[in-house]
Amino acid sequence: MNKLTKVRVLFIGAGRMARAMVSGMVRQQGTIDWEVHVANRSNSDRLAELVRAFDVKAVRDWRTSAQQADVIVLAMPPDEHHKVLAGLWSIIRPEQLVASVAAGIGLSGLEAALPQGAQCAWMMPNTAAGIGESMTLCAIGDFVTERNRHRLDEILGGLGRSFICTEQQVHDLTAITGSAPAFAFQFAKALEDSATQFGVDPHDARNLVGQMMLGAAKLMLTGQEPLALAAEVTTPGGATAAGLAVLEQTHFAKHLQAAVDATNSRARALSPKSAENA
Ligand SMILES: NC(=O)C1=CN([C@@H]2O[C@H](COP(=O)(O)OP(=O)(O)OC[C@H]3O[C@@H](n4cnc5c(N)ncnc54)[C@H](OP(=O)(O)O)[C@@H]3O)[C@@H](O)[C@H]2O)C=CC1
Ligand SMILES: O=C(O)[C@@H]1CCC=N1
Repeated sequence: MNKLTKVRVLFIGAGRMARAMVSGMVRQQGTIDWEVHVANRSNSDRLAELVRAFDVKAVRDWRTSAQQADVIVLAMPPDEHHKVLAGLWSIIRPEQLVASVAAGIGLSGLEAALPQGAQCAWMMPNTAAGIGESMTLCAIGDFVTERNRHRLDEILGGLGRSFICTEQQVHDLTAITGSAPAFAFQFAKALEDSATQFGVDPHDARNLVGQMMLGAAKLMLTGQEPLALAAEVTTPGGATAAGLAVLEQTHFAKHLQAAVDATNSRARALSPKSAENA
C-alpha cells in the first residue's frame, strides 16, 4: 500500500469555493494526506461548520498558520488579495506554494505581489469541485518545483478534471468553466419551471432535468460535435426543430456570448491590478 505523505494546506478564505475545494480534496484517494487549515476574516459560524463537516482545523489568524503551511490557497475575494499578499510577503518561505482561485487575479499579478522566485499557481475551479467534478483551469508559474507540481496535481485531481493552460486562457475561460455552471443552473431552472407548470411534482422535475443534463453532458464528453448531437435529436419535420428555431430567432447563442463577455470583463475589473490602473 502507498504510504501517504502528510502535507499541510492553509485556505485563507472559508467561503463557497473553499468549502467545495476542501470537500473535493478530503474525499480524494490520492498519495497525500491533507492536513487542512482554514481561516477567514470574521465569520466564526462558517469556520465551525467546516470543522464539523470535514474535520479541518480552524485558524483565527491566518498569519499564525501560514509559516508552517506547505501550500497556501487564497480563496478570498479578488479585492482582498492585495492586503493578504502584502501580509504574506514578509513571512513566505521559498519552498511554499501559493495558489489563488480568485477571478481576474492573474498568475503574473500573484507573482508580482510576492518576493521574486515565489512558487505560484492560479486555479479557476467551479463548485462541482465539492463532488470531484470540477473542470479546473490552472496556470502554473515558472518557479514551481517538481514537489509542488505534484501537490498541485493532487489538489486538481481531488477537484475533478483540469486544464493546464496559460494565464491568458484562465482569463478567457473563467466565464466558460468557472461561472457557466450558474448559467447552466438558470437553464435548468427554466426547464424545471416548465415541467412544474405541467403539474409535475418539483422533486420529479429536478430529476427529469438533472438526468437530461447529465446525459447530454456525457454525450458531449464522447467527443462528438454539439451540433451533430443536436441533429441526432432533431427528427426531420419533427418537434425539436420548432423549439430550436425559437432559440435561433431569439439569439440564444448571442445572449450567451454577451454573458461570457460581461463575466470576463467583470473578473478583470475586480483584480487589484486593474484597480491600481483605474
Ligand atoms: N464561488 C465560485 O463558484 C468560485 C469562486 N472563485 C473565487 O473564489 C474566491 C472566493 O469566492 P466565494 O467562495 O464565492 O466567496 P465567499 O464570499 O463565499 O467567501 C469569501 C471568503 O473569504 C473570506 N475573506 C474575505 N476577506 C478576507 C481577508 N481579508 N482575509 C481572510 N479571509 C477573507 C471571507 O471571510 P468572512 O466570511 O469572515 O468575511 C469568506 O470566508 C473569489 O476570489 C472568487 O473569485 C473561483 C471560482 C469559482
Ligand atoms: O462569481 C465570481 O466572481 C466567481 C468567479 C467564477 C465563479 N464565481
